[in-house]
Amino acid sequence: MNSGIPSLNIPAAPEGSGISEITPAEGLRAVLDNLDALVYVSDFETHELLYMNAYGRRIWGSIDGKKCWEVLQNNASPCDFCTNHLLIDSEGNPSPPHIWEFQNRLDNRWYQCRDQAIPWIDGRLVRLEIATDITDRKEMELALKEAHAKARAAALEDDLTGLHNRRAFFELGNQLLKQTRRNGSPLAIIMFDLDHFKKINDNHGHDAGDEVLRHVGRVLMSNVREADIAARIGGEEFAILLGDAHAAQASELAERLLGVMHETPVRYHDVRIRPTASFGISSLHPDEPNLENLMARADSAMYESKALGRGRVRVKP
Ligand SMILES: Nc1nc2c(ncn2[C@@H]2O[C@H](COP(=O)(O)OP(=O)(O)OP(=O)(O)O)[C@@H](O)[C@H]2O)c(=O)[nH]1
Repeated sequence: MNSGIPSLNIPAAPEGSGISEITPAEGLRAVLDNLDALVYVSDFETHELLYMNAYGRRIWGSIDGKKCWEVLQNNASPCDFCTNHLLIDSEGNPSPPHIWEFQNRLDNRWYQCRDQAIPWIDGRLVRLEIATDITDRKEMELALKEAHAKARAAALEDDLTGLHNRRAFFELGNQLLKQTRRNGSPLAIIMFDLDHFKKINDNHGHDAGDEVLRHVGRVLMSNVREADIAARIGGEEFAILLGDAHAAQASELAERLLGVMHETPVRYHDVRIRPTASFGISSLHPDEPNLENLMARADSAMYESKALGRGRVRVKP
């Protein structure tokens, strides 16, 4: 079989080394066929495969008379990700090697490919690719990325309610604030604090209090829009940022939440607890310096609700 390796001008092995009968081409073939990497050469214009080492033939089969995209990808036409155009400069001369990572469609494994245009023995330009299997590293990278994403999500979630936690509220809230300023759209905030929550803990136990907090979390999740930012920002204190909404819409939502809390008591063993909350609403001013300033207005409205007898909504536009 024609290996495709040209008879290169490699000096013969020194006399007495015992390998003088091995031709340079055979030696070179032995080296290439024992590499733990794919090496192939294809015609730059026709894509015909001129050489592929044993590693490649073992995985992708025979190359005889076939094009690189037929053998390596089982394609019916040249690959849309072919890198040949990156391997030559504007005058058609070889550029420095192009190194990239790629997942092969036939064996689904990841390869780091080193592609280079080189002159072949007959003077024409050919594509030389050396591809090393990096699947294990890729899988490790992927697992690490997933673990980071999970850890980050856990760091931003309130364990008890599944809502955003205080840190996430500020991170996401500041992003929403920037976006709101860019778009010139309205932004409203609801802050609320459960009423006499200490009494719930004292009368029914801390676990009952936790169940009430979980219940409030569920009420929020099923009543706010996906784009709203609902968070538990303290022990029994919650906040909701509503993008593209005015104080009147926030106030409507707060009244609805108060109604749902009242109508759906929390069942804890054989007791039913009807939590109430005091709500404060505000909306973004054009010259609002930051999120904290907006929150301070809603917070003061919330304390007015407490002072006026709790279980109500106050607005400080
Ligand atoms: N069960 C439970 N209780 C909590 C949690 N975080 C804070 N608390 C309790 O919430 C209670 C809050 O009490 P206060 O600040 O006096 O407020 P309140 O009793 O709700 O009274 P007002 O806000 O004035 O209506 C305290 O007893 C805290 O221990 C929690 O995660 N779980």
